[in-house]
Amino acid sequence: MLSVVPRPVIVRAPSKVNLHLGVGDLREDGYHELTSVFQALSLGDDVHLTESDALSVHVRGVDAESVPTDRGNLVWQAAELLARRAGRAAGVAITIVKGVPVAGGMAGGSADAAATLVGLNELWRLGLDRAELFELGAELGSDVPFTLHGMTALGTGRGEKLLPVLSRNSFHWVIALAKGGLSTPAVFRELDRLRAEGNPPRIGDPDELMHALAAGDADALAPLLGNDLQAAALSLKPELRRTLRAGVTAGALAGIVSGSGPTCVFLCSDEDTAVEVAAELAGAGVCRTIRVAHGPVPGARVLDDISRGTEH
Ligand SMILES: C[C@@](CO)(OP(=O)(O)O)[C@H](O)COP(=O)(O)OP(=O)(O)OC[C@H]1O[C@@H](n2ccc(N)nc2=O)[C@H](O)[C@@H]1O
Ligand SMILES: Nc1ncnc2c1ncn2[C@@H]1O[C@H](COP(=O)(O)OP(=O)(O)O)[C@@H](O)[C@H]1O
Repeated sequence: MLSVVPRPVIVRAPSKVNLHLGVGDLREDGYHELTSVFQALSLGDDVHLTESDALSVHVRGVDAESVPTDRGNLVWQAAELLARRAGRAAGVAITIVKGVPVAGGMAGGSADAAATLVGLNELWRLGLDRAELFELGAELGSDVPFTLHGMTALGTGRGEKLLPVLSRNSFHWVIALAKGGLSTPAVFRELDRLRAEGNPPRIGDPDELMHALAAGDADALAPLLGNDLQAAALSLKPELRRTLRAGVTAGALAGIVSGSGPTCVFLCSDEDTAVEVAAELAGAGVCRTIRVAHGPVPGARVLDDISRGTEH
């Protein structure tokens, strides 16, 4: 008799960069009030979900060895949360193929959790709508709703309340992965410490930046990129200053630390320039690895047969 191998549902999950990250004061619940303009990037993870008797997690790809394969993994928590909600057992074998650097400020773990919610909603035929998935996502982490949403969006609250932002054209990015990661809570704590000591300048509101996005104008966007967490990331990893300088010297329009870092991202005027900047940065020895990506791209989405064959 022929045994049928169950076919996985495969979900593509994007990474993110915060084009604008304004950090307000520490709230009583331990979170900071944020104003974030997120953009989803083509550098992503793939999450494979297959029916199984038990819950299991395997990880391969970039930085796989530093990703937990137990309850510490956000995909495990996402599967348990969804199973509880659906009143069923959390039987699923999950394989994550990492493309997003781990602890790099690019929301890789959040993207995997978003992919798991989307994929299990399909695999288990739960029929939850987008709003229900967003609500579950926000329970898992501040960045999970955006990695479900994708494209370009304004996030407020702790980053989980989202409004779409109009963005014309594709923007081209060079991504410089740093050696080692930075812990998100540690970077927020460092910012609180810097603010208690003095008054590091705060970025203003993102109105002008949103105009540049609507116009699809990379030259106008470049000087408006801003991140209140950058000072804290640089304080914890001063060598990132060299990386930021090297990208601009190589021909990028601007460079910025992505979210809580330590990944640095560089906006370039077009795809060819991005490839040139990437090559030059690779030779400068200021980072671990370089990637080229574009954005905006959609949020976590199931790959159909055609895209399974053509995307990578
Ligand atoms: C900073 C940002 C910017 O997009 O992303 P990363 O750069 O880490 O990817 C996010 O706010 C990270 O979101 P996420 O990684 O989901 O964080 P969470 O799990 O919700 O929170 C981890 C910890 O970060 C701190 N935190 C997070 C969000 C927020 N608005 N204020 C905070 O102070 C808190 O100490 C919290 O306990
Ligand atoms: N699926 C996952 N992928 C990566 N890291 C994960 C995952 N699940 C849990 N983690 C843990 O979350 C931490 C932060 O991961 P990540 O989401 O990659 O970074 P960031 O919060 O900087 O965007 C990692 O150090 C890791 O221990």
